[in-house]
Amino acid sequence: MRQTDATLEVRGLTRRFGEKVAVDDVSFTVEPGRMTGFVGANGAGKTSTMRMIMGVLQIHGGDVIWDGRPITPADRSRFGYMPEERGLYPKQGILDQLCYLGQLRGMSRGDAAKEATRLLERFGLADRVKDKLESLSLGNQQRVQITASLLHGPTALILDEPFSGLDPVAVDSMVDLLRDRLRQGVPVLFSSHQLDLVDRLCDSLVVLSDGKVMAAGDANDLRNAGPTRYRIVTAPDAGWLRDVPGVTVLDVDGPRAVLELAEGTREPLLKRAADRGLTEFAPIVPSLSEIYREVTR
Ligand SMILES: Nc1ncnc2c1ncn2[C@@H]1O[C@H](COP(=O)(O)OP(=O)(O)OP(=O)(O)O)[C@@H](O)[C@H]1O
Repeated sequence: MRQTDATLEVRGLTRRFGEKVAVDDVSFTVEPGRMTGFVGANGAGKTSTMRMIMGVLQIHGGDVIWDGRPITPADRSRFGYMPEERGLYPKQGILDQLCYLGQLRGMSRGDAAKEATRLLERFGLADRVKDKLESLSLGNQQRVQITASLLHGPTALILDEPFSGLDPVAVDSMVDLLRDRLRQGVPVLFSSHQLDLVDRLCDSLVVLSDGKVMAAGDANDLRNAGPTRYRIVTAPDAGWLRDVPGVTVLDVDGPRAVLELAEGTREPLLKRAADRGLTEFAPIVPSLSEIYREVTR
């Protein structure tokens, strides 16, 4: 059963630093139960956008809408936030500070301790609960940070670079924990520079460049939005395709080529290719990193 079914919407969000418009009329939606990847080059405006969603950076224009109405401090306090600057105390015991944070979020100390222990066990950190945060490796400190954002059963998750510095096993255990929340209907917005990971994980994507949204929406829709490209193999050489009307050859390498086709040229092309040693012809689904490169070019 879903606990929540609310949508997070950002409408025309704007933030300036002096003359610089760091976030420029940014709009997108984070749907319930969907992993939304937030990508963009250094300085594109991701952290500033997340900080405005969380109310820790003043908004200069636009709105944050939660469940169809302007977001309130009470709504935000039920969100889970993993800020860029992290924010746990290096010299304090892990369980102690997680309990303290849980209490700040309205949990009893007992419930916070139980939930923190359960989450830390899933990260393989059960035997470290009494240790100081600084005694853990950076990757394990990151696991504690994500535990802090999940502790109170958040209604939405805003995660700034949650996977940076994690090994593949740690990424998988973090994704498992996030999937638990997604199944409850929680919307998740996470920023990342690891485009292969974003490609694997996200249901929706928001691409930011220089403070502006360049593309946003369902990941599969974005993958299928551009012109269809085809991979073709005709031995020994695919160079003849350059002379076929309606065929745009984007790349050719010996028998292999990548093509775009004008309407109505597919069937005649395949007939001609059959006489020229055709062994493969298939549409190419672009990866999100290719889409990212295209839209930010
Ligand atoms: N407190 C600040 N004072 C002045 N400029 C700022 C401040 N915070 C951010 N900026 C500027 O706003 C722009 C957007 O920064 P932001 O940190 O939001 O980008 P980002 O996409 O999160 O980058 P990164 O991937 O490097 O974390 C940058 O040009 C940055 O220098």
